[in-house]
Amino acid sequence: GSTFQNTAYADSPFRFPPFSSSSSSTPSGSQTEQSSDAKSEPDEPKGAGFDPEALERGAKALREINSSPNAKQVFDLMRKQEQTRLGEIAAEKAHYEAIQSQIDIDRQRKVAEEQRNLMQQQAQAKAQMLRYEDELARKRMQTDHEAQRKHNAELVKMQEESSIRKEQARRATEEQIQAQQRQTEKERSEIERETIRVKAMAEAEGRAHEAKLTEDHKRRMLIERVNGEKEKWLAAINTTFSHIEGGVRTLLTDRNKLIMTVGGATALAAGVYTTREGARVTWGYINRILGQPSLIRESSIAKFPLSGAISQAKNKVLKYSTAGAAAPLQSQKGLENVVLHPSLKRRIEHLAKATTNTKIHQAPFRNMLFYGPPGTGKTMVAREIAQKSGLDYAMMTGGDVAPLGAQAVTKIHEIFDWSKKSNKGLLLFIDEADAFLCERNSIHMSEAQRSALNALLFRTGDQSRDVVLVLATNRPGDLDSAITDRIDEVIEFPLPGEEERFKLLNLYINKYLNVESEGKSKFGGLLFNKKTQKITIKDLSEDVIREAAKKTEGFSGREIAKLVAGIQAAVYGSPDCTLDSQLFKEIVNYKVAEHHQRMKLAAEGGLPS
Ligand SMILES: Nc1ncnc2c1ncn2[C@@H]1O[C@H](COP(=O)(O)OP(=O)(O)OP(=O)(O)O)[C@@H](O)[C@H]1O
Repeated sequence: GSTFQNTAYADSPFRFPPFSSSSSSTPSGSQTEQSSDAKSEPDEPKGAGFDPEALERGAKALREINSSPNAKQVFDLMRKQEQTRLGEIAAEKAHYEAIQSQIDIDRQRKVAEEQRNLMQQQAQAKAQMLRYEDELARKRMQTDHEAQRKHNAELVKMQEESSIRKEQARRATEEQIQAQQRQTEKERSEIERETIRVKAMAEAEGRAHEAKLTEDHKRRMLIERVNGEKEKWLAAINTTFSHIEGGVRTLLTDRNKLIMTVGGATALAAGVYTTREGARVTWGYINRILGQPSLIRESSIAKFPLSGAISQAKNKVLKYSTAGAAAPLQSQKGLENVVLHPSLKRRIEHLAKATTNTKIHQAPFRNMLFYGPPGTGKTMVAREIAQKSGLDYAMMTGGDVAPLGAQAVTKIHEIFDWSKKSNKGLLLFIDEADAFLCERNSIHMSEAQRSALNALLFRTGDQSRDVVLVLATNRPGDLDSAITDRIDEVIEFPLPGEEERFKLLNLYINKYLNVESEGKSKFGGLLFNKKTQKITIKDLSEDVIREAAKKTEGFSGREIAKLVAGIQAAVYGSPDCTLDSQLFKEIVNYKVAEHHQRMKLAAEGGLPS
């Protein structure tokens, strides 16, 4: 309002100063007056109150106008000015309205802009939120995954630990079982040893008792016979003397009777002499029987003096009839009953030959040690060597010594004394040598056994020209070192190989089924055993026997001999006494299964192998 008034008054020729106190709003025409007024009244403070001079000048101007003839024109002009002024105001108002609407538009644009920004921000915030949530979910998943992985790893670890624990427990159990098995095995072998000892003791006692009984019986019989003879002779002498008495009387009177009496006395003397010689021979015979040491189980030394003499005479005849051959007849044969690996066989033949030559040249014999699994031919070979080299043969078992107790020493000396009776030389074979010749400081060895071993060591200390010592054992490591020191030849007898098993099968088929005695082909046709019972063999080809040899891996020579004996029994058990390849195979398979079962039981400690 004041701007409008100022503008209106500025443009108007009649300038009315406004009622305001501002000096700037004062019309320029009156400025000089004002300044002069101001100069004239310097003490009056500015705007301190209403200026009446302007009013007075306005009233003066109005009065001048009213009094002017152009008052009407002035008022028209003023009205026009006022109208113009109103138009300007309207235009200004429209301008202001336009500005206002522009401002509104700007504000709305700004609001819209802000809203858009807000929306953008919201969208950004939302997107960020989503990203954040996504990130969170991912992290959560990662954490879950990590936790799961850790859990799985722990599970795996626990499983591994558990399996290790289980494995350890299993090993511990296995070790426990093995220890138990070892313990059981030890106990079993101790029981076995004890059983063998007790059995051997019982057998030895039985034999000793039997021998004693026989000796007593024979002595009693002899005494009775001698008593009978004595009484008979006493009666005869009495009768004779009474007859002599009468006879002497008669003789003195009858010359013929005297001659007859002399003849009778001579006949009597001859009778007495014959009886005495007869008794001496009988005593020698009894002595010979009782003379064989009880430890000797088997011997080639003849029990009957006459048969010995006859065989000696026979040998002599044969010796001379073979044009001065130095060796006995047996030594000409090979080891045809024993099947061994060719190199082992050659070595044994060589040994037998060396023993023969040793004997011929009166050189000291060489002692031998045979070792290997049971049933591989150790005893057989010892017997064959004795036969081949023309020695006597005696066999004893180490297990028999322990039960003899204190008597063992005497019995060992008895054997070596008895061996001197053989004028051929003696091969003394000690089977199960480890049972009696084991390490002297072994805890299982009794004092008596130790003394017996010492006795044997004493008797074999020097190289002997009478006795070849052959020891056989399954456990060569158990022997006393002083014994092994006396051994010159150590020979191992392994289980037979496939080729040897084939030969063993053939040998025992020939032996037990008497195959070679008949027929053009080796295995075919009608055959007869020693009891002439008919055995028919069909289709038993070499291939079938070879197959059996292959299957019987791990069999000893004894097991193969028993296998063929089993076949023989089965053939006799069959209705037509026929052996065909099928029956042969069946029995072989059965025996092979039995062998494996036995091995398994032996490994578990149930049976001796
Ligand atoms: N190599 C072989 N050749 C032929 N037969 C054999 C052979 N080995 C074993 N046998 C058979 O086995 C049986 C037992 O053999 P032998 O008594 O010689 O064996 P070992 O080794 O002395 O056994 P152990 O140690 O049990 O006394 C013999 O009678 C024979 O029938």
